[in-house]
Amino acid sequence: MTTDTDFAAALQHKIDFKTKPLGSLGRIEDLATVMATVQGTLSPRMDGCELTIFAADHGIAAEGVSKFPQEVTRQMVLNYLAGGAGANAFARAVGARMKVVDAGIAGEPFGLEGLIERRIGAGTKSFLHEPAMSAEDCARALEEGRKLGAESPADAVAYGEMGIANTASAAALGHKLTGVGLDILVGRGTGLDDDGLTHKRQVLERAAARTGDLGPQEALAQYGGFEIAMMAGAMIGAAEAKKVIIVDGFIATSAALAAARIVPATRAAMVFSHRSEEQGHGALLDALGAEPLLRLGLRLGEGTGALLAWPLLKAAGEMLNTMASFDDAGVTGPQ
Ligand SMILES: O=C(O)c1ccc[n+]([C@@H]2O[C@H](COP(=O)([O-])O)[C@@H](O)[C@H]2O)c1
Ligand SMILES: Cc1cc2nc[nH]c2cc1C
Repeated sequence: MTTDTDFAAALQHKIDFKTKPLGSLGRIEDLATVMATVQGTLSPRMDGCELTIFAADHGIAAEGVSKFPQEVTRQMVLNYLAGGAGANAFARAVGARMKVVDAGIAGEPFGLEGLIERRIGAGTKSFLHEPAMSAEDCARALEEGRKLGAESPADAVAYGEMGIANTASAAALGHKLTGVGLDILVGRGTGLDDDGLTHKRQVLERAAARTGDLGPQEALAQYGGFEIAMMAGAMIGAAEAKKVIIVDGFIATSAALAAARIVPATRAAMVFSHRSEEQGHGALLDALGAEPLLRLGLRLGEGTGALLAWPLLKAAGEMLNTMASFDDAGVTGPQ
């Protein structure tokens, strides 16, 4: 294959001459195109999917912006390790492996076997008053994530997150990265009522006014979380290692946006699993030019939506690798 154009033409030819009317596998054809292009082969492997959940706490939780208390982050990590969370159930259902990373949960380290400890700190600072993390800690989180993304043995990597108040962080980060208004980006998260939503918007308006225009990594340090920064780094590392990245919901998409702004080539390795019920998700997807595969009313996070998209990728791989062409099968082509 001499040029990218030759490769794209050969790939399109392979897809078009499968035993089907032209274009009749719709978005599955798009997925096949992404995976072949990411791996640089007309016969990409799509054997294994690995979910990594990044967990961390957020200083902004102290401002009453979530329906749940901060200790739930720590408790849910124990739930993941025990196999009892939604992500565990879905990972079993679709045959994905699962890893959990402590990127910076409040309190002491767990010291538990089976948990990957990459703690940048014991939770971020409240970005209402000061940067969530220092520039150095942001760079460390990105680098730790990059290594994790690059070393995964899977063909497709799904990333999930757990962090009480991280929809506030994702909204503020998304606002600084895109300029979209907080009235659009701030949503109910884990289930705030109308008063809670109004309060969350007010807190975030004040927090956003603390800074002016920011570069992507500055915005990540000012308003991000350790799990968001580490996930952004993992996406950068996974793309460099030619893996397909399955992007989950609102918070994961804020990380994807940061990753694509920091290293633009990362965007081409991403597929977008679903459109979350969280209000601002559509605007972040639009900023990435992304059309998600599913719309199921999900708003859990943990990578649950990404896991549900994995069978679609696997099907796209089988289509490209094992479905017969008109020639193979002796089927008459279009008139
Ligand atoms: O993925 C999403 O679109 C999503 C939407 C709303 C909430 N969440 C999850 O809920 C938590 C954040 O909600 P909150 O209200 O505490 O900011 C965090 O652990 C996320 O995984 C996730
Ligand atoms: C129980 C619970 C589970 C979660 N999983 C991801 N975010 C979550 C938030 C809560 C509150």
